[in-house]
Amino acid sequence: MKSFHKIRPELRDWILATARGGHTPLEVVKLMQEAGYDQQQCHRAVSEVLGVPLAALNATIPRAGARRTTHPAAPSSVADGHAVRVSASLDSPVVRVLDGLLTDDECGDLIALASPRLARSLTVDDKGRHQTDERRTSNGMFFSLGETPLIERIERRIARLVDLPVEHGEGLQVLHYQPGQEYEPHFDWFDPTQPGFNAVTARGGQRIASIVMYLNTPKEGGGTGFPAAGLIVTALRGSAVYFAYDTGDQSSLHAGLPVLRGEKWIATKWLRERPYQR
Ligand SMILES: O=C(O)CCC(=O)C(=O)O
Ligand SMILES: [Fe+2]
Repeated sequence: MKSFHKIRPELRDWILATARGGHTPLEVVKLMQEAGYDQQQCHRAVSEVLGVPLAALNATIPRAGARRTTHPAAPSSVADGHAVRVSASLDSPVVRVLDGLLTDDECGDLIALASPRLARSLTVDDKGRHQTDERRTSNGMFFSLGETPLIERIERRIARLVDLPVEHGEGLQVLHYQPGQEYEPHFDWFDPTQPGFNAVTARGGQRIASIVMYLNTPKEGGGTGFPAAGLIVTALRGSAVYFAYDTGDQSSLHAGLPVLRGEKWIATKWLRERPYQR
């Protein structure tokens, strides 16, 4: 297809060189924007030069009504009458380590509720289908929103903490890792250039933030790693790691590091830009 807006040869060469240098199309767009190009110009040029569908790049623009979380502020935040300490903060990726998000009793009760319902964890493939995956060897289960008074209380606490309505949350997921099990580096946001993108974002839109809550303290290993920042958050019972990201934020890459001794239990809350629950 012929474009009405001619792309200067220098810009075309720069886009190609930057992409060949290992940058994703979304990163190329970001670099162009930082250099002063407007969003539409960037999308048009990157789409044409790299052959990425324009719709995939446009899907990264938050649509009307899309919300963002408020990052919990140090030193502490009172959410729904419960004090949470912010013991570490990072800007890129946006990370907050939250101490005392859950009580010991809440951790124990969540494990007890989830245990009888565990099954091998799934990932979402490029057609939007759920499947088992060697990269993710834990066992897990989902609660529905507000399924029990405990779940409801935790969801309300998180909603107040990040100032986002409960309805933006996916159902709470509990994962159990045994020694040797891990969750290899990945992004929680959905890749707009993948064919399954429309299916997974049809309800609630894109993911914007995650909260991984540690329900026990593994004897060794099992932290959450953020390789772009060289950061490992220790899995400590009752504490949590909150991280927020825009679509395409490469710094939000993270992993559930292998459990070396003992076991690891977490509860994950993924948050969407629009209401996910009807
Ligand atoms: O197990 C962890 O520490 C990380 C879990 C995670 O990345 C996720 O549930 O999306
Ligand atoms: Fe994750």
